[in-house]
Amino acid sequence: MLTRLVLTDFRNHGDLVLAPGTGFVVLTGENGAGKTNVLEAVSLLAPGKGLRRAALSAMARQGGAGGFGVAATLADGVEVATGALASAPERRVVRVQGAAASANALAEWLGVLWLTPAMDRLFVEAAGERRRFLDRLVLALSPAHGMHATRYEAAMRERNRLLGEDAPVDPSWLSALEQRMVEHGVALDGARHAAVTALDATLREGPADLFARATLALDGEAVEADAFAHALMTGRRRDAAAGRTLVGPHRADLIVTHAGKGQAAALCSTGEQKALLLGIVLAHAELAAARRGAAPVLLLDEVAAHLDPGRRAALFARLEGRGQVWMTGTEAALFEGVGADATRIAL
Ligand SMILES: Nc1ncnc2c1ncn2[C@@H]1O[C@H](COP(=O)(O)OP(=O)(O)OP(=O)(O)O)[C@@H](O)[C@H]1O
Repeated sequence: MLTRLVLTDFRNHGDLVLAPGTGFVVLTGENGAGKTNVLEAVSLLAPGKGLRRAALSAMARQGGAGGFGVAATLADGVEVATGALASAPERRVVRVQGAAASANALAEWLGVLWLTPAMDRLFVEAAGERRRFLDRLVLALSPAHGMHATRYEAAMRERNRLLGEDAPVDPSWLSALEQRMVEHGVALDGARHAAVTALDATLREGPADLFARATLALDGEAVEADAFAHALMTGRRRDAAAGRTLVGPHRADLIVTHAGKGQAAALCSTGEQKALLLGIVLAHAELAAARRGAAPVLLLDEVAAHLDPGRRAALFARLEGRGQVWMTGTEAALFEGVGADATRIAL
């Protein structure tokens, strides 16, 4: 949870200081006022590229000095900050309590989860989008997940590069890289399986309200160390020809089914898909709160406007007292149901 957020030259915000309360934080303003930009800034307090997956240089305010800063004070008084300097606009700088830290280390301090209109097509998109969504869910439960993902990908990239070279490659170097892929790949896959199983159970036990219940599964068998190492070693020639690694947890997919209909989420109506996604995020917030003792910060961009009044009221009821929930909308009237203790910010 954030108690203070300071944006400096971030997108359209030159200098913005916010003091969010412990529950709902409602951002209202006309189109283009910079509401999503504020959520994006909060999303950068987690590992990864934020909720737009934008380049850092795109986030620095146009007409500014170059570079930007996002600084926050967390509920326990810890100060976290991220941004980019004008002299290195594509290099993400992270600080925790004033000391340089890796972006992955942010997950130790804060869980952040978001839902944006761009995710409306999550179930019909390519597996990569769902995998990233899944990894954000996992990260809020297992903070080391980001580190494993980064190291796995770095080893895989280097293996792909070596396999693509014309000159013969030292097989022991390939073996060392594959060993790293196995080590971090098994951890990645194990954390994903554990999260999917726990989340599926939470969904099953959850309230039968207006949000559709999803059944979750991870496609494929669990990654087993010896079998994966063998598959990598015997697959070198094939991977060299393909120009990429064809086996491993980087190809995992999250399979979502509408429990009531027994139908793949991708075949459900647009409204049903949104309800499924919201149901997953709500269940996940509960699970993460129970596991970590602190609810993740939820960023719900333009969610309220897309719900009918009954579902909107049900959403607010589910989220009441569940930690900090940032919501955006163009109309203050959308948020009449969130209670008097909400922080209301007009941009
Ligand atoms: N790097 C930047 N420098 C300055 N302004 C920027 C930058 N990047 C984006 N903007 C501006 O930010 C505005 C968009 O902000 P944002 O997406 O947060 O709006 P919003 O309040 O969520 O609007 P909507 O209700 O339409 O979703 C646009 O006017 C855009 O031009």
